[in-house]
Amino acid sequence: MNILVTGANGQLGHEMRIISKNTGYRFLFTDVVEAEGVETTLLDMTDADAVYGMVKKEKIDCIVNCAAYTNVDKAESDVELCRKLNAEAPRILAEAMKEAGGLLVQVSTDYVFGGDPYNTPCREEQKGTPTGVYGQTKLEGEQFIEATGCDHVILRTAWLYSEFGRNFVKTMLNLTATKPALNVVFDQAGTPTYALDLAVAIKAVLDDYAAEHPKQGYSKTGIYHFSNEGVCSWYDFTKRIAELAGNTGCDIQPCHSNEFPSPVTRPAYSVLDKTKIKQTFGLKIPYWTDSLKVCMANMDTLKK
Ligand SMILES: NC(=O)C1=CN([C@@H]2O[C@H](COP(=O)(O)OP(=O)(O)OC[C@H]3O[C@@H](n4cnc5c(N)ncnc54)[C@H](OP(=O)(O)O)[C@@H]3O)[C@@H](O)[C@H]2O)C=CC1
Ligand SMILES: Cc1cn([C@H]2C[C@H](O)[C@@H](COP(=O)(O)OP(=O)(O)O[C@H]3O[C@@H](C)C(=O)[C@@H](O)[C@H]3O)O2)c(=O)[nH]c1=O
Repeated sequence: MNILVTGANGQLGHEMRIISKNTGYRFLFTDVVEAEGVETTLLDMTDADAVYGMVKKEKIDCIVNCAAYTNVDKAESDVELCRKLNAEAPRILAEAMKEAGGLLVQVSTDYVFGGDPYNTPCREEQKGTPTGVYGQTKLEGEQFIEATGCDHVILRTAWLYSEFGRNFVKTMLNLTATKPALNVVFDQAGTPTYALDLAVAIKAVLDDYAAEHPKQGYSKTGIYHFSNEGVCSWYDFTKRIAELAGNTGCDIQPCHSNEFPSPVTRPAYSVLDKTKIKQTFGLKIPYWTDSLKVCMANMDTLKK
């Protein structure tokens, strides 16, 4: 099976590189710019001709879309580019897979929820109620993919972090090591997700697709929720990061969202219910603090 990965130099893209090593598949890792130390084929996923051309030339059976516009605050004032990357590009990828008879694995977000107040884990069929441009455009991307009728697996995930790229864990490792005090919101609840665990789940989808080898539509086409297990606030997340790093010199205090100014209202509760993905693909998902420990150990290994 020939698999094209977009956004291969981002957090998830990097973890896909690691996961790809123990498979019999042929992977093509692409991004808009080169990154140091890793081989990358240049592909702008908003360029339809380039996408169609590469799918045809490389006989691609499956696209894993790890590229997106992920700056939630900036998206509020950069709507056009955000929509181009999060909504229009997935449509191009979906149309390319429809034409080639392949599978699109799209990564989406818990931020498609949040507008309605609820406190039970969000299910796949629940109506999307995004609170900002990022979540809105990611939801539009999902809808465009569904409308093409291509085989697809849309994986909504949440609070992604990794030893690669920019993320909350790295920000908090730095802030709790250098600041005497820090306020972190405790009125937004969700579940952190180690991108390596998500890459393992994507590999399970790819294996299932390869085994089914569908002639007429993949039987598991649809939306699935994936995060690590458990629930916490950004405040709890920060406390655990600091504790594991031994950063004891920073006084971390809980605050309300309105005390941390931002151009966008984030979901107060966006915990994802993972029953469907666990049952469909037989996954066992690690608890969030266990994965955080693994990631921080991997960060230390990378530094050496
Ligand atoms: N980060 C998070 O907390 C969460 C992310 N998600 C979703 O998970 C997925 C992966 O996120 P994550 O790994 O954090 O993303 P990153 O922001 O780390 O990586 C995205 C990558 O896409 C690249 N890219 C930008 N524009 C294009 C383009 N036109 N064509 C091809 N590639 C492009 C970026 O390049 P460059 O950096 O040069 O712009 C970057 O390398 C995304 O779909 C995201 O929406 C879901 C929930 C949480
Ligand atoms: C740095 C900092 C952040 N915060 C708050 C702001 C925000 O409410 C929360 C998290 O901050 P971030 O900037 O990481 O949040 P954000 O970029 O909104 O994270 C989101 O990214 C997108 C891509 C997703 O898809 C989501 O699942 C989610 O991970 O923590 C504090 O309260 N204190 C601080 O010192």
